[in-house]
Amino acid sequence: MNITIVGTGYVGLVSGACIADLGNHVVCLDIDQSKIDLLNAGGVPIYETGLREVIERNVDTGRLVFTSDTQQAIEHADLIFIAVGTPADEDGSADLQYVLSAARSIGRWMKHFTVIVEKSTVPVGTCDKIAEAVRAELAVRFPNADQAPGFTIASNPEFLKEGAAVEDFSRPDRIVVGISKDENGQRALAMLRQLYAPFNRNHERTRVMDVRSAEFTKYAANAMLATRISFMNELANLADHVGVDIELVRQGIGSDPRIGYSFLYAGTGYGGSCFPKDVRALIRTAEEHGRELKILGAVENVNRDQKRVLVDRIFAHFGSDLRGRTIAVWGLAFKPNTDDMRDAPSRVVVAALLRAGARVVAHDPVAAEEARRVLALDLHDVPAALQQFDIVGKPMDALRGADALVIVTEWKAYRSPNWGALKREMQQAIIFDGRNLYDPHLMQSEGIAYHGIGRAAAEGSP
Ligand SMILES: NC(=O)C1=CN([C@@H]2O[C@H](COP(=O)(O)OP(=O)(O)OC[C@H]3O[C@@H](n4cnc5c(N)ncnc54)[C@H](O)[C@@H]3O)[C@@H](O)[C@H]2O)C=CC1
Ligand SMILES: O=C(O)[C@H]1O[C@H](OP(=O)(O)OP(=O)(O)OC[C@H]2O[C@@H](n3ccc(=O)[nH]c3=O)[C@H](O)[C@@H]2O)[C@H](O)[C@@H](O)[C@@H]1O
Repeated sequence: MNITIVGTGYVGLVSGACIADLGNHVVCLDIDQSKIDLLNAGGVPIYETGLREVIERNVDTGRLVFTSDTQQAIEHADLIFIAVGTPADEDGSADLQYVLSAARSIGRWMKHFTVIVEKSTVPVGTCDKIAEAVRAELAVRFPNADQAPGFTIASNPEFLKEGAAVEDFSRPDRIVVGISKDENGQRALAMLRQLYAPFNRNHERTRVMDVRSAEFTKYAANAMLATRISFMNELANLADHVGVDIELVRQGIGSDPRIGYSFLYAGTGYGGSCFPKDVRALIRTAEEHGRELKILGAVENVNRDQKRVLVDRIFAHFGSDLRGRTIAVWGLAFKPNTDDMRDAPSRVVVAALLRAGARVVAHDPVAAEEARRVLALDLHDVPAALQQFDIVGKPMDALRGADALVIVTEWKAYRSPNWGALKREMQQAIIFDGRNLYDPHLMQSEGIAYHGIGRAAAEGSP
């Protein structure tokens, strides 16, 4: 099949590379010329396990092409995926300017019947707006509407996780397809079934529905996962006051198949490019219809406060004036195996420590460069604080002379440090663990003061 992906970000690039890997001819289009130049020079703009290999083997066979030439990209395709960003607007709603601009480009250049597949996460009703935008462009080119090429819009939201994106895309739990009831909808469904058949032989994973329900399903999924996390974080904070170990509670409730183990880890709050913005966008959709989503409002508030929990504990321990203190931070990316810093809890933690006068020495296996960039923006009002911020190349180097270690992201490299070396490097052996990486009993026997999230019952003083 000839396929074009509009938007070559996390979703577009992974989808494009994986779809080419199935034997299709894929053009990845982006308006960001520097991204296209980098890809054409053999670079990969994001860190994602296994992605480079998939890109390389498909570029080599000529099945995967990167371009900023909109006309060429749109004319190439029978099936066009829209995978551009839908960031939060100032009021929290999804900003659709990139999606609608992509739609206009399609209308401007499409030559034959085209199935337009909306993959970006978009509010209910957006596919109708895409159709309007395409139609408006076609009307300019074809004053006689009968002569215009036909099209249909399908919704096919993406559920991949960063850090495991190639694996998730290639082994989806479900493929949600929203189509119109008419003949063109059936045509779109047939093409999408054919496209995904290599990892969905009998279509058993396909959930076919109307377009609006498909659009909504994506928000419902992210909102449910975010809710589980905030729920556990709220219980973890209570656990600390009532002598309960939240980790035991997680295991105790997760064993009920109706609850399950996934997404029950208490921590420093959820971040990333999607949960925060999608929860807000769903709240906004409700407001636009005169309704209030009370649960999601609470989910968001709990998460905002949770990003401060580590900072509050550090202040409770050292006081809120951290001048003269050195704090080591392990992990900056919003989760392991990615360099994505969008809405990362580390931004709240590092900025608060620097504002309180601390020297912060951080480590992250891949997000260092991106972290420097975003923290410079976050701290633009206190440029002097940035001079107190260092990122080092090895986890142990961050500990030299530190008064405390703060763990924000659970990279594998942090799971079993050499405790003797850690104690030798640090001024004081204190760990504030925002991801509950370590066994509090082990910490006690190592003589390390340890503060996890919701683990007070297991902690005790060394
Ligand atoms: N990042 C993730 O893990 C997931 C993201 N999503 C959703 O997928 C969508 C895309 O997200 P990301 O890939 O993270 O975004 P991103 O920001 O990494 O990439 C978007 C790309 O689209 C390009 N673009 C913008 N307007 C364009 C246009 N008119 N023509 C061509 N290219 C254009 C941008 O230059 C950028 O490279 C969002 O709606 C997001 O909510 C869904 C599932 C997972
Ligand atoms: O729409 C999206 O973009 C994607 O959003 C999430 O994927 P992602 O943001 O890449 O990462 P997650 O693994 O879901 O983690 C999100 C945040 O929740 C936190 N988290 C996750 C799980 C948990 O138990 N506790 C917890 O605090 C993580 O640390 C991270 O900050 C969803 O998991 C994907 O299914 C979805 O496609």
